Amino acid sequence: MGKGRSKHQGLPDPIEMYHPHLAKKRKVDDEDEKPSKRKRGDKKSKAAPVVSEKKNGKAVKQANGTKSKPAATLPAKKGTKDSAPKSKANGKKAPPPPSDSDEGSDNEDMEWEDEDNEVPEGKLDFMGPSDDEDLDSNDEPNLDSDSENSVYDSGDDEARPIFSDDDLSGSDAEEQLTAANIAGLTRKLDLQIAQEEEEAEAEFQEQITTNIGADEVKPFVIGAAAHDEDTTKSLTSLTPDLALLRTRINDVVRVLEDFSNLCEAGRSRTDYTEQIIADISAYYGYSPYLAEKLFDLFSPSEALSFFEANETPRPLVIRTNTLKTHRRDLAQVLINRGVTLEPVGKWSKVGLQVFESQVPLGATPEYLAGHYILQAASSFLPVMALAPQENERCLDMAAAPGGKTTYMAALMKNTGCIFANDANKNRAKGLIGNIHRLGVKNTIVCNYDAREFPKVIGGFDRVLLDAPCSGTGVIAKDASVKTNKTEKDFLKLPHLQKQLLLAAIDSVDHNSKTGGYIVYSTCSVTVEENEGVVEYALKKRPNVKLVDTGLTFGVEGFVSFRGKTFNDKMKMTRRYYPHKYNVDGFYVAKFRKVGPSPAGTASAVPEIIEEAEEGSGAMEIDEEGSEKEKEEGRAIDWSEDEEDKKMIEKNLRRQKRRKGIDPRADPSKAGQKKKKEEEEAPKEEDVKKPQEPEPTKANGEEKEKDKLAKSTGEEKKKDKPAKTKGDKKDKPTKSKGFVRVSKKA
Ligand SMILES: C[S@@+](CC[C@H](N)C(=O)[O-])C[C@H]1O[C@@H](n2cnc3c(N)ncnc32)[C@H](O)[C@@H]1O
Repeated sequence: MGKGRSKHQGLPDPIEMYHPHLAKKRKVDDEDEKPSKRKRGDKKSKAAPVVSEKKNGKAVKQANGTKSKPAATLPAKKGTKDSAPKSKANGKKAPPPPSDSDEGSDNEDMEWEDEDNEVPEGKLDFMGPSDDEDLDSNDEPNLDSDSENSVYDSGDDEARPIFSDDDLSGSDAEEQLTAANIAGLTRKLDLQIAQEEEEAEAEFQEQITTNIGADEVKPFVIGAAAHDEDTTKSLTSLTPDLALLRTRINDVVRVLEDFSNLCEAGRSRTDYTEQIIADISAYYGYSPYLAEKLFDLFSPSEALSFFEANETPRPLVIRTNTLKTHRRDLAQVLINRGVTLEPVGKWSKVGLQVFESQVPLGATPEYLAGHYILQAASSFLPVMALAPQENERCLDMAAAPGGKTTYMAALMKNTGCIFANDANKNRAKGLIGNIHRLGVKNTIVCNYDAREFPKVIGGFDRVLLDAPCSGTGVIAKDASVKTNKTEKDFLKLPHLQKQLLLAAIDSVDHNSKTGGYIVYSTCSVTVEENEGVVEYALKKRPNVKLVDTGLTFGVEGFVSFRGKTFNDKMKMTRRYYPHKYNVDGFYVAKFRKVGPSPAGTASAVPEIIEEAEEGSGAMEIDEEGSEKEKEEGRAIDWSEDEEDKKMIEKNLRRQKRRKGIDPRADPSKAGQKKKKEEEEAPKEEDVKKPQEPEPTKANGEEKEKDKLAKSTGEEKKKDKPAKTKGDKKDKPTKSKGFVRVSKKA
């Protein structure tokens, strides 16, 4: 992975299709504040290292102390190149998402400041997250390998405070951090923008020659007319002319946006729409089915911005683990290691956007010590909406690899109790890894199909359902979604999501004094996985209502879509798009449970936990799970099963020995003996006695009277009215169970 620089987290400009020459340079600095910053920069420059310029790959000193780097082009994203050839990425910058988050009053200074800096040489090696990392985060380094860009060290080694406080509350110290870290990037950005403008101009000239760019002229949509046979051929061949394809896409967008004035006689809107969907599919490498589905979500020009944004990676973001450190401290340490970063935006107190790094971010001592986790910015949002409180009892229904669970634990300051569940055992192992690394101590990991959860345990104050989904919001990260999601997926996934959401609702205690909330999220932008699922839940569970997510940015959810009308409150849900906020596509809905679930749904009783513990299947994965994962496009590697089986068997033998049972005894004989004993035993109606468990493998396991039971027991006593076994309505159908218990804080 190469050295490079990522775009600022924020809103990229929409694609300038017709007047690229008019593209405005993004204002990185707030002009009003520049003078004061310059002043600070001047002051610092006395002590700052001499700035270098790269020449022939070597760093040379510049007389004025400013930095200048040769321009370079941004490489295309690996993985999308082959399947989806594309035009130059729109490299324009845009302002970050709006601020004033409910998260706090941080007032990060996102300004850039002139400062002389050393230009360190060396390769950037962003290691992708390891097994136990948050897979929600960018798998690949989110950095362009832009050789023009230099990496800025914090420069002077003066031990000055960088972020003022936990939340970097807009103090001078924070500004100094920004200055120390990123001042030189201003100039780099300027250079980059200048280069982009040049390219835009060149593109514009090119477009003029291909009949685009004049608003007042009706576009001649190439390949449409009979006399245009050659062009038609070149567009429909196996290797279409991409430039022509792009031109036609632009032309058709223009027509569709002003149809009555620009349409050609005899061509209907449907003709144009079919044309553009086919072209988008060919140009960006989507299946026609998905191209249409995504195109339908937006206006034609916005759809094009969306498809274009999916061709560039989102910024690399890390979340400070406030259980172990403060953001300002983390930032300082990383800056000293050669990482160029800045606060992700005012909406988060814990996120840091990484622009460049000289070190592998997945292997720094701070990473290994759990001071941060690689986590996509949009992944913060559902947890912020959930807003778990200290001492609450929360459930993360689909938790692996734990980016959100660990954030929840941090917000809860390691108090209360989180049940972190995932149906996929291998992913649950990653979750355990993250929980350990980040020092989370209030969490119990379990391995159920979450649809069973209300029958396992209920009465939660808050439940997060970050549902398995098609991933149409993270195509930039996983281009395979472009082709591997079929119509069937968009029927099966919503079905699963609906079942999971009902289970989430049924797991919540509507009488919770502090909560009673459910957050539903997906990293998909399709309506059937989002509003469609929420609508279903509202209909099936009139005991919940949609409430404000508390998130300060995001597009409103659809209240109607292609003839279907949804609940009015759907506008309280939030949609996130890569082209709008430069974050992964995401959806967040928040419910409040106001009454009990229908009889037979919320049946969990605390005692059932113990039964689950007794079960043999703590780490058991069944075929059903496997199928489910395949449906989600997440193939499961079962290679470790044998190892696990051996471990489980070993444990069982040990437990039997402890109970005085010979583990080598033939179970079939034991079974026969037992049967005989039973036959000889007096009948139940004759003698009333407590029923003994069958001598099955499951019940043969010794009860693990570990801290889990204590932990949950304490919780029960404290927060929930004691329930008796008789309250139990259903038993878990599978004996999957808890895979790890961590100490209660
Ligand atoms: C989007 S991922 C969750 C990401 C996680 N919340 C995080 O932030 O790290 C969805 C997860 O749902 C799990 N899953 C799929 N079907 C499930 C089910 N029926 N019950 C519980 N978990 C399930 C998958 O194994 C996957 O880990």
